[in-house]
Amino acid sequence: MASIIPNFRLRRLQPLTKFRSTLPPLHLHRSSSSIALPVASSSYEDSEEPQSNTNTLSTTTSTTAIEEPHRKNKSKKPKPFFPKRGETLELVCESLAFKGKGLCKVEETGYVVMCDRALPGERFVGRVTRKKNNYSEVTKVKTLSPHRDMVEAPCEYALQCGGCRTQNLLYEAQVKAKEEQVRDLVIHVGKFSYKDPEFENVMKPIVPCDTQFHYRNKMEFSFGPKRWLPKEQLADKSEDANVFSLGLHAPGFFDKVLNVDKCFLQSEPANKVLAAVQDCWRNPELGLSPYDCRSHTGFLKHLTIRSGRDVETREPQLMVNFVTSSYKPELLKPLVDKLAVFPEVVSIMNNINTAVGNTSVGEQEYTLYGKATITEILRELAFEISANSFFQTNAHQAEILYKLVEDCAGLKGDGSEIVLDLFCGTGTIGLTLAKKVKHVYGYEVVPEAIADARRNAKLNGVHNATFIQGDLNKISESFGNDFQKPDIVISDPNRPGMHTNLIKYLLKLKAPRIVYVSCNPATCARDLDLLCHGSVEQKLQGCYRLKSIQPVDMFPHTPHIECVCLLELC
Ligand SMILES: C[S@@+](CC[C@H](N)C(=O)[O-])C[C@H]1O[C@@H](n2cnc3c(N)ncnc32)[C@H](O)[C@@H]1O
Repeated sequence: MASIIPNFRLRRLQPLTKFRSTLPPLHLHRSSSSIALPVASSSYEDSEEPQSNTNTLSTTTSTTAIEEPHRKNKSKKPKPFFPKRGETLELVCESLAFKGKGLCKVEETGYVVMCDRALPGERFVGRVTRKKNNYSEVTKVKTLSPHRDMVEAPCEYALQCGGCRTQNLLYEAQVKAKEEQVRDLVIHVGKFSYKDPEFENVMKPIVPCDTQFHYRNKMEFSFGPKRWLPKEQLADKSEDANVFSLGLHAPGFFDKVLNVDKCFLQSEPANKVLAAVQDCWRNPELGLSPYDCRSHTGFLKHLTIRSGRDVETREPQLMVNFVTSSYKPELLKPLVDKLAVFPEVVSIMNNINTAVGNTSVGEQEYTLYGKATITEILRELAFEISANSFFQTNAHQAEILYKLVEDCAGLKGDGSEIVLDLFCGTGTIGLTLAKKVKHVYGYEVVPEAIADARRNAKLNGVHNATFIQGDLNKISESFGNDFQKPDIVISDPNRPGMHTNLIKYLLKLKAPRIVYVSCNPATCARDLDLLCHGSVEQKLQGCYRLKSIQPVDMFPHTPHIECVCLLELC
């Protein structure tokens, strides 16, 4: 190893539980914590939906978990310490933080180091790759002693692909880490403190997912002109990188694709479709070329496989969507013919995306085989889903999520209440509540999702739901004039969370209850802070009380965390 490994920086290995017990319990007072911390990016590697939210976070979960012990010993100032790029450090990972990165500290200095794929309790050697103002990023060079909850990842790609970051961590430890992450964010970003005994029960335990593999009903694979290979394979030349690739992006690389023949997160029928495409698309006789996002040449951009179920038989259904840079159906015909023989494949779509970026939503859409939608059943309602509409990617766990939403909504059940379903997607949440309320109003930016929501209302005989297309980041003063004042607001934004204008509107609206469903606990905590505590700088007066926050694990092995929060008007 070129660099020295300074032993004095070795942090003593503490059992995770002991370390965590230094955190105070969660309470309702504002915390005064104002440590400058890494700022969360709102761009996520697998962000699925458009959003133009400009809100930013001042803090993230990344380092919050470790700041608390400092408060215990304020007199002991951390020594100044700034590692150089390329320097190697011996470290112990203390917890999992934002995006599932391991959060590590350098002993005695308190200096924060983030490392991808480091697991809590793992002792390892890391090399500094990036320096930020108050923390550095390292890559793991070598594990010295693994975390006691380390397990063998079943998937051969788990350690390389950008999807599963924690497949090699015992599932129980994964959910524990997620629960702690939410707790830390609520305290530090949400500024809920520990002095109000009322808040003892606010933080609910995480709901684990009982199906930890094959749970995803949508996977998007990318085509690329070259394969991304791990360093060892490049070095020993066991694989050729100059071969077309179809698979998942290597973590942090928009232009590098790890070739995969199957994915443990999608269903077995979906894996058969992937294997069939892999089997033939490189055949030179077909004349198919992968899109090169550097030179902007080539035809095949993405392959999306969506799974659903037939409403009558409950048998699996698949939609295959080829995203291409131009419309050349004759080129896709051999692939379509090959896939159409699978009994599960009921829809083959072609989205044409001429943009230079990496998005998979097309400007035009063509049906190459079968129907333009597939169906799925949620809470005994049928939903038609088109290629570009959002639908909960773990349908099994969505049942549990929606039940929690309904419980939080606390409907009277007498058909007197109005529900406002913000970020409604294909209308799933609102429609599952519609039979118990007077009217549901749903808002959503994607026109296809609104079309699906309207169709889904008809399909399920729901006549008291209105779905409106619009950008909730751009609401005007008149927003809300065309519907009755809601008794319950459901808000389920994508990862950037709610725009300040929408928060302003909600604070003015003063609906008795808000159920906030979030897939990003960092932006969720920020929005809860604004709704409950307000902001002097943003001239917002908070008027809600946080009654409960329930994390739900929708995505085992990935860093993603879903939360259902209940807010009541003070
Ligand atoms: C997390 S999904 C929730 C969808 C739905 N509630 C469900 O459970 O299926 C977020 C939804 O917000 C929509 N969305 C994103 N940005 C939006 C915006 N600025 N205005 C309105 N809707 C938006 C997305 O298209 C997506 O359908």
